[in-house]
Amino acid sequence: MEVAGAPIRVQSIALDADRKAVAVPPEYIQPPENRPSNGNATEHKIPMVDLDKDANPNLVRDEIGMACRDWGAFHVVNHGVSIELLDEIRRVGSFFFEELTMAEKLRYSCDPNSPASEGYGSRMLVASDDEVLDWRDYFDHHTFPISRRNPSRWPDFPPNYREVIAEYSNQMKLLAQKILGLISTSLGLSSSFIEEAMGELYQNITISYYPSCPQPELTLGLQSHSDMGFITLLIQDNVAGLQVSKDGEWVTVDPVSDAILVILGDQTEIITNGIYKSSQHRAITNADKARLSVATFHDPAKTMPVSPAFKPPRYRQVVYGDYVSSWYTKGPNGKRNIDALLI
Ligand SMILES: O=C(O)CCC(=O)C(=O)O
Ligand SMILES: [Fe+2]
Repeated sequence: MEVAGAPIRVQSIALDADRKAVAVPPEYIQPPENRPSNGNATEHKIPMVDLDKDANPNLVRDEIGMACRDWGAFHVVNHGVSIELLDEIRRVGSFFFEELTMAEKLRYSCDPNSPASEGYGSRMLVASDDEVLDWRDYFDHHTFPISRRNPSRWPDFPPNYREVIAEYSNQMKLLAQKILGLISTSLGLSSSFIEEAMGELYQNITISYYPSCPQPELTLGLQSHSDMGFITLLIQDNVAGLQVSKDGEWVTVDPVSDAILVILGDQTEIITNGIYKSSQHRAITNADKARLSVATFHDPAKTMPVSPAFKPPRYRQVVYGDYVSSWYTKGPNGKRNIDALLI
């Protein structure tokens, strides 16, 4: 959460007045056990699923099932979303962070007193002032249900910014529904099972911007966490930085410009009774280049109870809003919030 009255953005501390890198302030320095050098694996590659195996839909379903079981995160290609739209949201996103002045950007500041409020911020995953800060700025957009969508809260420069967000949001919703259907059938459930359990779909789009960092070995762009909802669809630019945890090691997700990364969230872990686990992931920084990613989250309504679809249940039922509140109060610390629901 933001600290009231102090809208500090990482971008404004990353470079001094002469645009030279400054030393990392102490509040961004990770303790040794959380630093990026810990536990990197290079030999693993995240699965890639081609969704266009229409002639053999069973094969797609089985590949998705395997990727969910083994990784909790996987790339999809031939997903039906045009590369032009993926490139355009990356372009308007970098335009906001790189071309607007800080004063212009701060006009869109999120509410410092409310977690995950819409707008421009820096501390979404930081629960208290005692915690190490993420080397990240972001812009969060509320996009579904349509009643939450208010483009006047989004930047209007470049001129097509709002249009691109709305179109991207619609396309991601369709893709999320398709993938949730495949995840359901991969477990022998009806294709609408997870979508029905989710009820009204809530979607947020977070564009993250990680300024280059003078001491990447001491910092994290985004601390280790799993996402709270059902699934996240993520694209990144050509600067690597996202890592997913696989068998206790960190695997860097190579950027693939036309692929979309599917990340299973905690509600999918609950509903599948842990057959599929949410993916623990983090972002690292680098000294030379800023990095941009676009994460689209798909969540249930805050009033929705979520419980396992299989017996005996290994997780306690939780009302999604209670889960979110406790998550924001304690902070993610890897997967501690979902682990706390284990029976
Ligand atoms: O920047 C990334 O690649 C990761 C973003 C992410 O994990 C999140 O916003 O939850
Ligand atoms: Fe995430």
